Formats: sequence, C-alpha cells, structure tokens
Amino acid sequence: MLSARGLSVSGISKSFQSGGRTILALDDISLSLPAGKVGVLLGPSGCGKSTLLRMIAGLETPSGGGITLNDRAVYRPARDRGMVFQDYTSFPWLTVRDNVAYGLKINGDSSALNEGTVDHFIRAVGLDKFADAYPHQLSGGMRQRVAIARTLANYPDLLLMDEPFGALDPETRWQMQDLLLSVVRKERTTVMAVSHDIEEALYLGDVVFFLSRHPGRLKETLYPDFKAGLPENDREAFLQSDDYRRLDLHIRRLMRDEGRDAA
Ligand SMILES: Nc1ncnc2c1ncn2[C@@H]1O[C@H](COP(=O)(O)OP(=O)(O)OP(=O)(O)O)[C@@H](O)[C@H]1O
Repeated sequence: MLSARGLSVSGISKSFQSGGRTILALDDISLSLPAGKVGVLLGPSGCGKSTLLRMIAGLETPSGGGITLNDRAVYRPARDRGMVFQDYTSFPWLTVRDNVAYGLKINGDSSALNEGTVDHFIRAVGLDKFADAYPHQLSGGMRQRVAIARTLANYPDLLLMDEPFGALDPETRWQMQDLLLSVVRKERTTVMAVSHDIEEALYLGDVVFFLSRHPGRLKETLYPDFKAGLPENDREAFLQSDDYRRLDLHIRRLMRDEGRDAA
C-alpha cells in the first residue's frame, strides 16, 4: 500500500461554548499537504485559521473528524511537530546557542552530535556571530530566527507557524520569508503556516488553503505554481508577474465576499 506521507485533515469540525451558546468555528474541513511542501492557511479574521493550526499541533481537540501526520493519528502535541508563534518565544535568560539547544535538551538529547545540530541551525538562520548573545541584544527578526532554529533543530516532520512574521516591519518580513524558504527547502521540512497576508501566502505557499468564516470552511485551494518559472528569491519578478496579480486579485475578491457575507 502507498504510504500517505504528509499531513491529512479529514472532516474536521470544532465547536466552542460561549455565553451559553454553541459556536461552530470550523465545519467539515478536509485538506492534505504532501511531505516537503509549504501550505498556508489564509482567510479573514475569525475564520478559524489558528484553531485549525492548534488542532494540527495537538493543542486543541477537534469536535469531529481526524488528523494524521505521516499516517500517524494526531491527538496531542508530540515531537514530530514544532510550532513557531508570532510572539518571540525565546528564553531571555539563555543565549542564542542555549535557546536553540533547549529543545534538544528537554527531549533528552545532549550528545556532541546534537551540538553540531545546534551550530548547523544557528548558521542556517545566519546567527553564527550572535550565538553567545542574549535575546534582548537582538532585533525582532533575529529573535524570530532563534525560534525557527530552535524548532528546526528537533527535525520536526511538520513545522507549524502562526503568523510568524506578523510583528515584523515589511523589509524584515521579506527577508524572513526568503530565509524560511531557503532553510525549509534545504532541510525538506513540511510547513503549515497561518497568514492573513495575501502576498505572504502566495510567496511562501506551494498550496494556499483559503477559509471562509462563520463557520470556517475550506472555500478554495490554490496552487501558486507559477513561481517555478520565476528566478528564485526575486521579489520584484514575483510581484510583477501576471500570475501573481491575477491570483492576488482573485483572493481579494474572495476576501471582499467574506466581508459582505459578514455584514
Ligand atoms: N477558546 C475559544 N472559546 C470560544 N470561541 C473561540 C475560542 N477560540 C476561538 N474561538 C472562536 O473561533 C473562531 C475562530 O477563531 P480563530 O482565532 O481560530 O480565527 P483566526 O482565523 O485565526 O482569526 P485571526 O486571523 O483574527 O487570528 C472565532 O469566532 C473565535 O472567536
């Protein structure tokens, strides 16, 4: 039998109790993300992107349906998934090197081999000169690189990111998107990221899952595969391509329709 490597979300729904009422936040979401690909959950505020990501992380229990990663059922957080949040989640009392090593230590790995792993990922995110610095000595973008390096040092099968660059200025955000793509392509990491930014979703994603809201449903799956024909890391070529403009406009219309439905 063929193995379904990658992420599979089948018929997921999620209800919350709020003020004595039951709110259906997500309704019958099914999607799949092949191993080694970057997926982006995109949609208007409140459509359930973070809730879905948290369920994939095992931090939240679905009300219905199931999730598998590489054919294994997801029902709690585990080492096969690593999560990077919008807020910089470094430990302020640890150096960059110790922050990156922390995840390995709590997983019981402290061998010389893993010191190599720590240095490898510090280099991969371009922080080798700052390995002995503390988080308060770093910019926001650099602190987010520490979080990415720390998470990747565990070699998760799936990297989950909730608006990881949302707090960064536009220029740093571009740099971080390029850095992320270069690291995950090299390491062949599967990534699922949440974004509400159309440009970011199309730039990062091999697959973009557009969710509608109230309740959150998978409205459209988009494949920005036009990027294969463009030079790598060339933002201008990307932004100026007709395919990008066409998809951007299409998603803006989807977003506008969502706003209308909510009005
Ligand atoms: N713990 C909770 N209790 C009650 N309702 C919740 C809870 N968590 C989320 N919700 C509701 O579920 C819906 C989806 O929320 P979620 O935060 O997942 O959306 P989102 O698309 O990530 O939004 P944003 O882009 O604004 O972060 C919202 O209506 C929200 O109010």
